[in-house]
Parts: sequence; C-alpha cells; structure tokens
Amino acid sequence: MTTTKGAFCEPAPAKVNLTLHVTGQRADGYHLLDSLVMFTALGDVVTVAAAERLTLTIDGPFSAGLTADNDNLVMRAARSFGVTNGAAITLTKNLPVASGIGGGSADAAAALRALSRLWGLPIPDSATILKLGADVPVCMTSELSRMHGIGDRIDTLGPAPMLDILLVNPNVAVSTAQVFGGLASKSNAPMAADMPDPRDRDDWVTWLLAQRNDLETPARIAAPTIDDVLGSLSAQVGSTLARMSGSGATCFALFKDGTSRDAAAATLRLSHPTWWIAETGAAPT
Ligand SMILES: C[C@@](CO)(OP(=O)(O)O)[C@H](O)COP(=O)(O)OP(=O)(O)OC[C@H]1O[C@@H](n2ccc(N)nc2=O)[C@H](O)[C@@H]1O
Ligand SMILES: Nc1ncnc2c1ncn2[C@@H]1O[C@H](COP(=O)(O)OP(=O)(O)O)[C@@H](O)[C@H]1O
Repeated sequence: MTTTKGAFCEPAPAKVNLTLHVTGQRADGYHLLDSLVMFTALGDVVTVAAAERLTLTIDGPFSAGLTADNDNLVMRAARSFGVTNGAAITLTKNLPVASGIGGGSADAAAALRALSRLWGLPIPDSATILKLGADVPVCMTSELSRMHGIGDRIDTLGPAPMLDILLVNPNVAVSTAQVFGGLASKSNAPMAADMPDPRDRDDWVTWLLAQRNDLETPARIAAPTIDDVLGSLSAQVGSTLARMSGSGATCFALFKDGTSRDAAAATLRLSHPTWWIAETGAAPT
C-alpha cells in the first residue's frame, strides 16, 4: 500500500496456481480444491481517493476487456462494505481478463484493502469476501498459500521463494465454469501431504513436478491452443516446470535462472507475436 495526498494505492498481484487438485464436488456444484497458490510481482493496481460518489475508472493495457459498471468486481467489493460512502476508484488493468491468474479476484481484494483504509472501516467478514468469488479469500494475502475447500480455507506458508517465472496467455479467454464442467473425474487425489521447504528450490520443483493441475485436460479440450503454449514453454532451455494456472488459459514456466527465462521470453515473442508474455517473480510481501 502506498499513500499519496489522501489516495491509497494497492497492488493486485496475479495469482499462480502452482498446483490445482480437484478432490470432490459439493451438493451446490462447487468443487473442492487442494491448491498451492503464489502471487507474482506483476499485477493490476487499484487506487482509491476520497470523493462524494462511488465511481470506477479503468485504464491500462487490458482495460478494453472490462466495463466499469456495477458488475465489476471492484464495484462489488466496494458495495460489500454495506455503506453508501463515495470513492473515486481507478483500476489499472495490466492482467488479461478471465485467464486463470485471478485478476478480477485480486482487484476485489485490493479494493477491499484500499477502501478499508480510506473509509476507516474493517474489512468485511469472510463469508462476505467469499461471495465475491472463490479466489478472493486467497487474494487477501500475497503469501504462498495452500488453498482448501472451495477456496475458503487458506493456510499461509510464508513468503514465496525467489523464482524466475514466465507467464504466457495465448489471448484466449476460457470460462471457469465450463472448464470445471468438463472434468472427467470430480474426485482426484489431493497433493502429497509433505512438501519440501520451498526455499530449497530444486527439491521443491521436483516435488511440484509430481503434482498436477486437474483442470488442464478440460481446458485443453476447450482451448486446444493451450497445448501449443505448454509445449513451447517446456521446450525452452532452462525451463524446469510448465503448467497451466487455474482454469486457464494462462500457463507458467519456472526457469532455472533469470537469464534463461528472459531468453525464452524473447524467443517466444518472435515465434508467437500475438501471445501475452510476461517475465516475473514472486510478489514482495
Ligand atoms: C479455478 C480457480 C482456482 O484458483 O481460479 P481461476 O481459474 O478462476 O483463476 C478458482 O477456484 C476460481 O475462482 P473464481 O474465479 O473466483 O470463481 P467463482 O467466480 O467463485 O466461480 C466461477 C465458477 O467456477 C466454478 N467453481 C469455482 C470455484 C470452485 N471451487 N468450484 C467451482 O466449481 C463454478 O461453476 C462457479 O460458478
Ligand atoms: N476487475 C475485474 N477484472 C477482471 N475480471 C473481472 C473484473 N470484474 C469482473 N470481472 C469478470 O470476472 C470474470 C473472471 O475474471 P478473472 O478474475 O480475470 O479471471 P479468472 O477467474 O480466470 O482468473 C471475467 O468473466 C470478468 O468479466
């Protein structure tokens, strides 16, 4: 959070599901998850300033994909305080929309944090936060977290390790509900219980390789270009793990160092000029 003359500026870091195991389904249709989540230095930014009326302005490279109406998750987050206070909110949209890296959820979480400061009100309770979206609870923290339930049970694991990450989205939006609906099995094994110390990068990546994202198969059926993204990321020199995040279509790769990550980004920008490609690392905590 930074403060400038009464305005509060909150980062809304992108979420990466390093693993995503779907372990069951509730009677209401929501799926039970076991997911290791980290946040990146790359993200949207939410700025709030005192104003008479509640307004939202959206700028940034992905602003065209959104409308600044009452359905925007930032406005829904503002209304969830249950008051009629005013605020001039600006959302700088750097993340592709509906892309499995939780941009909307991160925006909602950042708006809650910023407006709580501006209005001097407590953050709404956990049930209210969950109603904004299953990913919003985890986005209230920027720490490495193990997420259970439908996204409502969060175990924080401390700062994420320093990783060299490449995010790639083929500019295809996939529907989260459709991808969950395409799962062949709703009841899959959870993550291995014991995780090596994430600061021991090599052991940890070896452990991650033995885990899964169960949504990858239905997402690849919905958007076959994900195969190309994963294949391209795996083929890069220095790539140690390539996987899809969330319900896609954004995929990530972990690299052995920043030099190989940056070289891979340059190669992919030449071979796939329409893809969104972003070099990043863990969010500061
Ligand atoms: C899949 C995940 C993994 O982190 O990420 P994304 O792909 O969205 O980034 C999340 O669970 C998504 O969270 P979020 O995008 O907030 O979901 P919501 O708006 O609450 O739900 C959208 C739809 O996804 C399905 N859904 C979502 C969460 C869950 N645990 N089970 C589900 O079945 C439901 O069909 C729901 O109608
Ligand atoms: N501020 C916002 N940013 C992104 N998406 C938003 C926002 N407000 C509402 N949405 C809607 O939320 C849905 C999920 O978006 P997003 O969080 O970007 O993707 P995902 O859940 O795949 O990570 C999209 O259909 C989008 O139209």
